[in-house]
Amino acid sequence: MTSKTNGVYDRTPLIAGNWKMNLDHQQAVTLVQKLTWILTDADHDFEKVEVAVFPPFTDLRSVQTLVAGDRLPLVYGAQDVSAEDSGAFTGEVSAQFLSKLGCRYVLVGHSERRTLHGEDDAMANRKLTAALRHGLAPVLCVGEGLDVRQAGRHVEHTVAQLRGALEGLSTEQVTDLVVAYEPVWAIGTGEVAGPDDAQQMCAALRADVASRYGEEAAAGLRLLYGGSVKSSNAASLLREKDVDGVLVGGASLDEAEFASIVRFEHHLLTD
Ligand SMILES: O=C[C@H](O)COP(=O)(O)O
Repeated sequence: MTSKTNGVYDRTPLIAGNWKMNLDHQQAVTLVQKLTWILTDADHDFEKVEVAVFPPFTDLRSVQTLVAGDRLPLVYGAQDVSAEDSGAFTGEVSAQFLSKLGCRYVLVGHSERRTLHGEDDAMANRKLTAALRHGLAPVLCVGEGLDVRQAGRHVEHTVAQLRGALEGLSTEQVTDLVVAYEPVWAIGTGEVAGPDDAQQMCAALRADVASRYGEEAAAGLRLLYGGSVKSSNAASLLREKDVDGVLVGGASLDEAEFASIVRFEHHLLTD
């Protein structure tokens, strides 16, 4: 398989909104409707720049009904998935259920899952495998804490997380993967890694995939940056060669702000 292209970019940029534990199913419907109206009014080309939202589990059925019923051009995913397929796992949600709800993507190993629920790379690996087993596209999240960054070990740390999560995956499974680099110190803090930092890490992750799975897998890999992304800083991040998208938390809860991030090219033109 060759690297993805939509005729404009080597890899289709992905602008992803992780709502975290915000917005109930009614609010979800309102936000998705408004977001689509804004983008459609602005003639946004969803083939050229892909737009995905990650609502809470309880919103997914409503989002599915809306997106399918109105044939909306955006896609959606879940914020987490069980490593198991079915059985006595109270509170867990299986990849099969998410697949049936029309999810394209699922977040795996988000730093809040790692910090709040003790998830490690081995668990990320199991969840990634479960997602792939059921036809979901995992968005693997990696990134270092402030202590690691200050010690200057951020690249080796993040590359090690990537390797741990990809353990046992085939080259085919790695090709087309989405990996989000989210420095933990930049999440919800207003601190943003500079475009140079984002580029340095994304280039290192791509190089590691190239060395282990080949150039083709590395060329298809989409790398996102996440951590206090807003419309005012998205364009400078997305201008970087190895940054193929952004994973947006807080700013994705405001449809106008998120739409403005989706339309980052306008900022590139006017900067
Ligand atoms: O998943 C999104 C990231 O955790 C970033 O969140 P944030 O944009 O609120 O900093």
